[in-house]
Amino acid sequence: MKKRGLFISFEGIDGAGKSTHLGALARAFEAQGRVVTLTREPGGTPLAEKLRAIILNDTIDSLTEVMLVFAARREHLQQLIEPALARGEVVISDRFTDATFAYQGSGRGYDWQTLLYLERLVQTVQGLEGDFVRQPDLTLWFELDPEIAAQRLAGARVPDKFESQSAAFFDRVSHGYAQRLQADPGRFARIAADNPRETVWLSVLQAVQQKGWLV
Ligand SMILES: Nc1ncnc2c1ncn2[C@@H]1O[C@H](COP(=O)(O)OP(=O)(O)OP(=O)(O)O)[C@@H](O)[C@H]1O
Ligand SMILES: Cc1cn([C@H]2C[C@H](O)[C@@H](COP(=O)(O)O)O2)c(=O)[nH]c1=O
Repeated sequence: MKKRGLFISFEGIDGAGKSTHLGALARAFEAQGRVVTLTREPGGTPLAEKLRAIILNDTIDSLTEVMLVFAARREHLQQLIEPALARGEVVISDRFTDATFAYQGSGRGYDWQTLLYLERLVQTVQGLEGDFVRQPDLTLWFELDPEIAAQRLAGARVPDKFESQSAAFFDRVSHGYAQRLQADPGRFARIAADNPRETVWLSVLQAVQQKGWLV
């Protein structure tokens, strides 16, 4: 029998340690017979990757940035995420829509109500029982003090437009994530990302096991 598709997103400020565990989670699902689509936002399709390059590198006004992020998301959902979920795959995405609320909403101060409107518009998809707003089944929020994240990133790579923002910006981004969690607590698992890598990995695994998706 075909398994139900699962959608898992990884969220947190830059340098929180998300990418370190994405591949391991994919392998854990594959070891239990699941097909995994590993993807990221902005990005995930050729067009969305082109938009990613602009979003991460060009200086653009805040409304333009919001529109590009949501355009990339619509393309990503329609071309990659929805078809993979329909095939019963596990979709693991390095960031999804919570990042827009955290970065563009709280970080940049863009109007939250407009983001809610665009979220509904862009993420409305057709299901067997009618239209609904697609959200991840589980969001792993890697919580880390911005100062520690900055130390981890220092020297690791050339910072992009977002990675070179101040600690105050990332404090606001963290508050944005906290606000999203408060609005939909059942979807989130908090991951204490200040722990050593092995401990963080066990927290990731435990959050997924608690859902009954891995044994
Ligand atoms: N638990 C940890 N303790 C110490 N260092 C870590 C830990 N987890 C990851 N790192 C290191 O911190 C840096 C950032 O990690 P990673 O790239 O996984 O973060 P990220 O959340 O994916 O960042 P970004 O969102 O900017 O892509 C890397 O150099 C990584 O090796
Ligand atoms: C989805 C999304 C992402 N961003 C920002 C957050 C990060 O700084 C970059 C992506 O880089 P990463 O190394 O892949 O984490 O983009 C954003 O501002 N808004 C969004 O919706």
